[in-house]
Amino acid sequence: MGKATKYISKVPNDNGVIDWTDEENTIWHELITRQLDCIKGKACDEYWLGLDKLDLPRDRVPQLDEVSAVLTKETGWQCYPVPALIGFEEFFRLLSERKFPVATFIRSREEFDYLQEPDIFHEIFGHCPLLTNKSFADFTQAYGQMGLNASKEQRVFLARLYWFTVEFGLLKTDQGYKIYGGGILSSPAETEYAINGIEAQRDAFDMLTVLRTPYRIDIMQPVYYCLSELTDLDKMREYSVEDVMDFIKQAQTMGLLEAKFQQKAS
Ligand SMILES: C[C@H](O)[C@H](O)[C@H]1CNc2nc(N)[nH]c(=O)c2N1
Ligand SMILES: N[C@@H](Cc1ccccc1)C(=O)O
Ligand SMILES: [Fe+2]
Repeated sequence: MGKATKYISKVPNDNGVIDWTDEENTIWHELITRQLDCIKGKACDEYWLGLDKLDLPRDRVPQLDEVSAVLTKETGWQCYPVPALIGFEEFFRLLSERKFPVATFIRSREEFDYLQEPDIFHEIFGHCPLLTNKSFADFTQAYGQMGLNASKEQRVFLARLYWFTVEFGLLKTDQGYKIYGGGILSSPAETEYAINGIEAQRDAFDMLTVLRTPYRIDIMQPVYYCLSELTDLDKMREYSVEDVMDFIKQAQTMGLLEAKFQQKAS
């Protein structure tokens, strides 16, 4: 499934505790210290609120149970350890049960600024703060539910909806662009690029356009889609399953939009 990861994920012991090495704890310390500075003025308000609630350790990789304790209290979510990228079936099932997949490895120094796979820093620092926000939490669970009942082909389109919201979503606010996508918030390089990159395109979110936009997972995104505020996710949740499946049918009929990136060297 997916590209073979070169990372070895750590297995939690019987008490759910992962034994991180000093080097891994140091990488977490350097990542969180650096990223807290990078996202100043760039992360959305709701992210900062969630980050405060999580009160993540600065000197070591947090244990999943520590993060789950806060998430459960705030929105009924919990972290669920997975080795790396998982298949759609398990992915959608976990989200539908308010279990967030957390890959149990941390990036190497060589990939400090950007890596192609979700590591524990991406999952916990990137996504978990917003899982304390009701709109984001409810949207993510409803998304999982919808994916669970979707066909293989419909899931490919649904993956783009997740990609351009939960992973790489922006808000266009009176104070400028703000980030809510976890895939940006965990990457020092992409945080800067998404807000200030002159070659990045920042368009208004439109469901049909998003469903037709091809993306690559191994590069910084050429286009981002913007909501006006996080509660726009509540409006999106008002779409019935039929509405979304109808959007997918329209997207299939109209075909994909032109890719804004070079095709991947095979
Ligand atoms: C659907 C989504 O866009 C993506 O393809 C899925 C697949 N598997 C995953 N597996 C993990 N561990 N984390 C993820 O974010 C995803 N995303
Ligand atoms: N590129 C993100 C990790 C990521 C991988 C795949 C999907 C989304 C995010 C980072 O460097 O932190
Ligand atoms: Fe992610």
